[in-house]
Amino acid sequence: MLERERIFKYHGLGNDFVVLDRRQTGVDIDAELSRWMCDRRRGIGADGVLSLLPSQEGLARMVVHNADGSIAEMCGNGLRCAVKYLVDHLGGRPERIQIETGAGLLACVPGYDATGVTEVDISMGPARLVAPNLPSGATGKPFVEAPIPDHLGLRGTAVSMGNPHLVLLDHPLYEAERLGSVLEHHPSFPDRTNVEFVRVDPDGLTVVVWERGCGLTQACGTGACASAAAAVLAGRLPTDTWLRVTLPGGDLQIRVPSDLSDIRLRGPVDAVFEGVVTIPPAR
Ligand SMILES: N[C@@H](CCC[C@H](N)C(=O)O)C(=O)O
Repeated sequence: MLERERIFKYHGLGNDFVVLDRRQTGVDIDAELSRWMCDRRRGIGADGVLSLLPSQEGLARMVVHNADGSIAEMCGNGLRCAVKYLVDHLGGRPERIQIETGAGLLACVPGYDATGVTEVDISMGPARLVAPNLPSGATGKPFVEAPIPDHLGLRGTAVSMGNPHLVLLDHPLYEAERLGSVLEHHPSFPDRTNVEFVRVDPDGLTVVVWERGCGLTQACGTGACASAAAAVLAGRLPTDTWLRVTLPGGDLQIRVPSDLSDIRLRGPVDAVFEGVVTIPPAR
């Protein structure tokens, strides 16, 4: 018997996801199935798959699968998609919901129009400079505007939003394609890393993100948070004010407190389609 499953497709600024509601069964997908679902020619096509599983504390637990089958601790655009899916299918208009993620239980405030959720404001938790998935995991010392080993003249700041990021301030955005994959696999990061190429503007940032496990994407929520945190840390942007972060897919709003304790991310979200897929037995 071939397996069939109802799937939902969402995006946040063109960063697109297949959403699977597995709260009844509690069974997650494997790496092979996430690769097939993300495949843009032979599968459904997406940057990642979001499995929604049962949670004791929140409305659901979100597991993020990258296009290469790896699992990410967190995904900012994905979390907005999960909120829209959950709230629009729940009925009612809750003011605030909580979702369990690899970066902890996160509070999300949906914004509505007549059709349902159109944007979400998320308390993303701390931007960490010392974390096991950063170079600081080995040294105990924050890696801030530090020279990147084996890349002469290149400096970066390593920030964990649950998932790892290497932020290159004032680095040409067009370099993302050439350098992204090399830096994703840099040996200083034990679990690979996302890489942000950032231009600091007078009123915000322009950012291109090379994402771990999927390459260049239209937008990355955790990447926007990590970039804003690095720019604030460098004294290049103010704290406690909404900052514009422009990505290829559009703008996010990010707010960074001076102690980096809880980064806020606000941005739009859209449903694309829903349907039933037949999962091929051998992929
Ligand atoms: N696009 C996401 C991040 C998805 C996970 C990332 N590729 C990783 O492996 O950490 C976002 O919006 O944050």
